[in-house]
Parts: sequence; C-alpha cells; structure tokens
Amino acid sequence: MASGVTGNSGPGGEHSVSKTSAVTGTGDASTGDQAKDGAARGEGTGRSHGYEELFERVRRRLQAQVGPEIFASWFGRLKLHSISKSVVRLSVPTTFLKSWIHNRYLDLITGLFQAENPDILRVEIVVRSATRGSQTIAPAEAGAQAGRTGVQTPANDAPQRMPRVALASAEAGRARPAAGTNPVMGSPLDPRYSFETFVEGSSNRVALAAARTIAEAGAGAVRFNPLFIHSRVGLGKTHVLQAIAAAAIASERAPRVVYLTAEYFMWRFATAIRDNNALSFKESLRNIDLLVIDDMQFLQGKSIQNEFCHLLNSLLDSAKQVVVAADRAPWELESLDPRVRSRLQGGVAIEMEGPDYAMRLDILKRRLAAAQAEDPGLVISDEILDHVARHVTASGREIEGAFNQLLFRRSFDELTIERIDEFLGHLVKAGEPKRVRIEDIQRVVSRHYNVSRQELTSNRRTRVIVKPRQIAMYLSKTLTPRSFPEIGRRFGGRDHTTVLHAVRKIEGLIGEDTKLAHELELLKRLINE
Ligand SMILES: Nc1ncnc2c1ncn2[C@@H]1O[C@H](COP(=O)(O)OP(=O)(O)OP(=O)(O)O)[C@@H](O)[C@H]1O
Repeated sequence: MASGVTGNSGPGGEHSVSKTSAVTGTGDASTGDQAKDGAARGEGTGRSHGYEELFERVRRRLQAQVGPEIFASWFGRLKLHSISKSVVRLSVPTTFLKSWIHNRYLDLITGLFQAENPDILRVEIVVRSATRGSQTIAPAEAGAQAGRTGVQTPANDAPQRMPRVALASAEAGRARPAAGTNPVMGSPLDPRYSFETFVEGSSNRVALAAARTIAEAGAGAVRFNPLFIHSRVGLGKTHVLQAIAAAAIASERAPRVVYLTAEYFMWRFATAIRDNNALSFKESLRNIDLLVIDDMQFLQGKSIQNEFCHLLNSLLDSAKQVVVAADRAPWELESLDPRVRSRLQGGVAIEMEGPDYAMRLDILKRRLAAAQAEDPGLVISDEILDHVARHVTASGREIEGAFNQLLFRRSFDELTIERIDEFLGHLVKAGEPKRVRIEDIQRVVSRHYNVSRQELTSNRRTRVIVKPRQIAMYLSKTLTPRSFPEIGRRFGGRDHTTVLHAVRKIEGLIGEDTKLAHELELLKRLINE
C-alpha cells in the first residue's frame, strides 16, 4: 500500500496538501472523491483562501453554538483538510477526537456549512498524519500497543514515523509499575491494599467476588459495568478498589489502568485547564482499559461533572471497565449531575456491610502477623485480640486504629483488659452510628402497619396507606440526610412538596397525639436495631 504524506501540518495548511490519506469513519478517505478534491481545492489560487474564510465563519458559528468551553475542548485542533464542491473534510489529530466529533457534532457542523454554502452535501472528519492502511492510534494507545508487543512502528516515511516511534519507545521503555506508583496516571496505589490482605466475610463477599472477576477479566472482558461499590466509611472500599487496580496491572491483561480519587480527578482537571492541556488530559483518560474512581461522593462542580460524564459515557460506550466507590448508593448521590447518576445506576451496585466478629478477629490477627514480621519479639495475647474484636465493631478502620493503639501502648503500659477498655473507650462506646437507609425505614414501617412496600410507594390514597406513607416520609427526613426531592423520588416519584406536606403533618400530629409519638419512638428503635 502506498503511504500518504501529509506534507504540511502547519496551521491552516492541511487543505493545500496535494497528496493526502486519512482514516475516516467509513474507511480510507482516498476514494474517487479525493481526486476531485485535489482539483476542486484549486491549490495556490484564491479559492483556497476563500475556503479558509468559509471554514473560519463555520468555526465562529460552532463556537457560538456550543460555547467556548466545549469548543476549546473538542474543536480547538480541528482544521480544514480539503474541500470540494460538495464535500468538506476536516482533520483532527487523533482517532478518538474524530469519532467523538463524528458521533456527536457531525450533523451540527454539516448544518453550519450548509448554512454558509447550500452546495455542501457532506462533511467528513479525518485523522491527520495517518498512514494509509494502518490504523491511526492515539498516543497512549500507540505507546501501550508498542509496549505490549515490543513492535516498533514501521518506517513508512520519516514525517510520520518520527513522532510515533518517539511515543512508542517512551512507553515501551517504561518499566513495569512499582508498588505505590501508577502506570498511566492517577493517585498512587498503596502496596498494602491487595486482595491477599483483604479479609473476606459475609458482609463483603459479593463485592469481593465482583472485584476479583474484574481484576482477572482483563481488557475488553467487561462484566458488570460500571461496578459500583458502596458502604459507610472505613469498610474497605479503597482497599478493594486499589486491589482491583493492582491486580489488573499485575495480570497485564488490562495494561492501561487508572485509579483516581474523585478529588484527585478534580485537581488534575483544574490543573490541566490552568496549564492549557485539558485536551490531552482527557484523551489520556479515554485511552485506558480500566478506570477506578474512589470517593465518588466528592465529585463536585458543574463543568467537572460534565467532563466526568463525557469520560464515563465514552468509556462505557467503548466497553471499557469502570469501577466506582462511594459512601452511598448511586441513587443517593444527590450532588451528582443526574446524567452521571443515571449512568452509574446502569451497572451493578453492591453494598459492603460492617465486618462480623470473625472478620474483625481475622483483621487483627493479620495485623499482628504483619507487625511480628518486623518485630519478632512482639506478643499480644489471643484474649486481648478477642476482646478488641468483640468490642470494636464499627469498621476495619476502627479495628486498625485499635490495633495501632495496642502497639503504641504496650511499650510503656501493661496491656490488661481494663487498661484497654480505658484507652479504647472512645472506639468501644461510640462505634459508628448506624446509617439509616430509606429502604430500612420503608421495610420497618410497612411491616408495622401491615402494608406492602409497593403500596407505600404507590399512588394509592386510601387512609390505611396514606398515614404510614406520611410517617415513613417523616422518618426518612428526620433519620437520614436525604433531601425532600430525593425522598419524593424514593416514594414513587412524588414531588418534594408532597414530602414537605407529610413531614409538617406528622410533626403537627406528634404534639397532640401521644399514641402516635410513642409509635414513632418505637419505629425509630426498630429502624436503628
Ligand atoms: N475486610 C477488610 N480486610 C482487611 N482490611 C480491611 C477490611 N476492611 C477495612 N480494612 C482496612 O480498614 C482501613 C479502612 O479501609 P478503607 O480506607 O478501604 O475504607 P473505605 O471504605 O474506603 O473508607 P472511606 O469511606 O473513609 O474512604 C484500611 O486500612 C483497610 O485496609
């Protein structure tokens, strides 16, 4: 196959190149049209100048339509490639940009050209500097492929080879990630957080099985997408997420893995905008196999969420695995853009519960073994471990905190049960307050009043259902941090004013109806059990 040469890649120069080749959405752009284009471009004449002006006008209209932010993100590197009487070809530097613009903006751009010149029938997006017959790949992809196979890019011609080889060797020369680093970008991984160090039990078995499956599946073998793991604090979400990332990297089946906290994503994105390289930041994320995002509840800001939404859509649409963790279920992430929330709900959400006694004891024993590896003389009796496992119940983090206290105190204090109760008192007594969920409230209320949960969330307005429903809404507002609109959604898609009315009604009744007040106290106890 002949290799095309894009002789001029300077600003605005693409359209005046006489021999071109590019990968298009439908295949090679080098069709019969191309010859016509060559003639129609009228190289070196005033016509080419006129085409550039036409392109400039379309760019301005496009910017006005989509707004400066989106324009800068997606169209900043759009250039005029060639133009004929009826076909306009625009070029972008990567395949990803091509398909993104092609899928989302082609109709808009075509309409804008047609508004300027009704003879234009079609707009095509092509990739600059692509070799005919070889698939054009975005930088990270190129590098990763070369790194995987050790294949160097064929030396078709110098202008094209140079940048591609540079990228390939940069990636190929990159050492396997050391523990504590990340191969592509992102937050560092803690080498202690692996599947081997994670204690399995009934409260996390399903989540762990899903996590292992994804880590073992490798690129393209998408299973539960996105996988959404949620739990209250300290129950091991970060541990599991980092274990997935580390195992996927180690397996080499999903070579491009990114682990990020939502906060780190926001920071990286803001820095990239500040440094004028938001586009390459976004593209580097879109060329990965596995995206792991922790602490999703912290994702804030309209434009950041918007970008995250694009990223999520693009990865999920191209069957790339996404794993997300948060301190609540996706449908409870109220601060999130509804489009992000809905995309997150489209996969599998699994909750991890608190560790039971056996798990707590196992965590303590493993910590002790790890500490003994460094200090062979260290002794902590089984009785003490058992005591801590029985009384520090809230989370893995609390158990770790308790164990660290034991290590610290033993150097200057005798470890008796009484002493331990004294210095661990805050952990033993307080524990983690139970996080009440709307589901729990609905379950307890429906059982207490002998109505089904379906009836509670239905449109039925009979008295026997309306009162329990209002009570359940009142309890949802007083026992959970959920907003009126969220509660309304969870009760059959009701308006927030209905919830407000229910809460006020029950509040009013409590003051005058002691039987109802007692009933509510009983319900609260049942819910908190
Ligand atoms: N099942 C478990 N096995 C071993 N260690 C655990 C387990 N659960 C929690 N831990 C440990 O408890 C600590 C807290 O866990 P982690 O940070 O993963 O919790 P988290 O759910 O992400 O919390 P947060 O919501 O605050 O981010 C970690 O050191 C972790 O290793």
